[in-house]
Amino acid sequence: MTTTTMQADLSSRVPSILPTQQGQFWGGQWHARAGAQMLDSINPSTGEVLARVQLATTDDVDAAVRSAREAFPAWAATPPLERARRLREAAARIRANAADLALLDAADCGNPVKAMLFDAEIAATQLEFFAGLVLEIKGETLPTANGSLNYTRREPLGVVARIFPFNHPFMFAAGKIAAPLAAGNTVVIKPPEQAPLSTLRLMELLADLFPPGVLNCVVGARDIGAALVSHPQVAAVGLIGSVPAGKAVLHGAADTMKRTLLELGGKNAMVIYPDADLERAVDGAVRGMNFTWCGQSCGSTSRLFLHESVHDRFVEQMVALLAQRHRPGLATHMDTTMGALINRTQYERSLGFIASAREEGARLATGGAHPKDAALAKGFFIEPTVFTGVTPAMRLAREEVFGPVLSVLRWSGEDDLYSAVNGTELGLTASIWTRDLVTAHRAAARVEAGYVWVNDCSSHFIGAPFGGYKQSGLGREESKDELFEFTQVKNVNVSLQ
Ligand SMILES: NC(=O)c1ccc[n+]([C@@H]2O[C@H](COP(=O)([O-])OP(=O)(O)OC[C@H]3O[C@@H](n4cnc5c(N)ncnc54)[C@H](O)[C@@H]3O)[C@@H](O)[C@H]2O)c1
Ligand SMILES: O=S(=O)(O)c1ccc(CO)cc1
Repeated sequence: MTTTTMQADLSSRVPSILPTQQGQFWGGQWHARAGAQMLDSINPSTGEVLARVQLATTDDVDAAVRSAREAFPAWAATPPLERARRLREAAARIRANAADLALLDAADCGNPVKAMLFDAEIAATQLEFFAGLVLEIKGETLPTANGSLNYTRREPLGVVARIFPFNHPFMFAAGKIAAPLAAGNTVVIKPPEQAPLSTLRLMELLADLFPPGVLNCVVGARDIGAALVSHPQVAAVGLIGSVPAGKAVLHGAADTMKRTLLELGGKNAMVIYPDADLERAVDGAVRGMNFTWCGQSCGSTSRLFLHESVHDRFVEQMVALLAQRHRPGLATHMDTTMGALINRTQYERSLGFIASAREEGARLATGGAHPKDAALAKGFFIEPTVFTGVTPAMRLAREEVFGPVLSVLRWSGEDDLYSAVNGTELGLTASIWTRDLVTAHRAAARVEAGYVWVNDCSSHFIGAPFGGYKQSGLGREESKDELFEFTQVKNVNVSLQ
């Protein structure tokens, strides 16, 4: 290794920034159990064990939920601006530790360290955004026939469980506590079993910030998630995850009639019209796939619909740009622009999609294999991959890969285009590229998706409601809607006679 690469690879720093506490966090304290079952957290870039953490039991879940329930009345009664002050302090602590948190996530989830700095910043911004909204948790007065005073109040729900996946572990851990806490709920979070470390570090950073029981954390896989979902004292569940997990949460929440907020998968379309600014659109097609995180993003525009008049030029330019911009590398290296998939299962799943696309007759335009670089041999790396000649019937066009595989489909007429675009049960995001305003608005109205970009892609806008149509989810996040998801409306009528 040359001196320059040694300096740019931060992996030697990782052991010094691992969380030091063991066990689960509830009631303002860590609870380690002798003989607890352990979870190996693997570094996806190397395949090596990064750390071992204790797995929660269902007794831990019960204890965490009970402590959250006990803390609820006092937190709900805490003045809103005081709740906001604490959320802002959480944001400040995150910013002060952003570089270490980004490195920890890079080592644990395989996304490049430089990009993960944005995740810490986004989480801090979300905490501040919801802190700024606490005085919006208000009601209205209504006219009545008899002149009584009729008004509504928005009240918190109680204990909220937040369960999230591995693609942005820290951003979700820190960002998703903001809305429920701002609204006066207490929270139990469950990090992804594949990458729990930055959440544990978050608990260490915030351990003394909230009164005991207000913020709690249990580590585990789907069984622990399911135990939270079915717990009678959990009032609401916010899941970010796959469609099957969303369905399981709906079933699990039914018995106790819990509020559910579901942010699920996507098989999102990008549509290129013949009049699009091709240079910008080519850049957009590469950005939209989120190759930085190996496509592991619910919002990735993984179905690219190219008008036949621009198809060949577009593919040629896109493949060239992709080669320039994204080459898999160690996630802990500062120069890396594309990391590793989270684990062997996801790696093999993506390779399975690549094999099935070839079998079904799609043409491999680039990528399709593990990179040859010997330094990457043991990691879960796959080259950025593009298939052309994909048709709507192929498995690659129908199912979410959650990997670095882009499908290119050719279109000529709008009616067939939108029956293909909308011919999936998912509907999270869509991206439309055209210079014509009328076309743009017509297309935006026609796509069945909850979050639509015109001449843009990938970006999220804090304050703008994010969420899915159809099986991509229920409810909206990143906006006032998310705050209100964790409130219930009470109507009060005061007789003035
Ligand atoms: N819409 C969004 O905002 C968004 C964002 C990121 C990822 N995702 C989706 O997440 C998926 C990728 O992550 P994954 O494969 O790890 O998802 P997953 O659904 O398997 O797991 C996500 C989380 O849910 C938990 N979980 C799984 N089954 C559960 C159950 N039955 N009850 C309770 N908890 C359960 C897991 O332990 C994990 O913490 C993709 O489908 C992706 O599109 C959606
Ligand atoms: O899961 S992702 O679609 O990648 C994603 C990216 C950014 C944000 C910002 O709020 C949320 C989800």
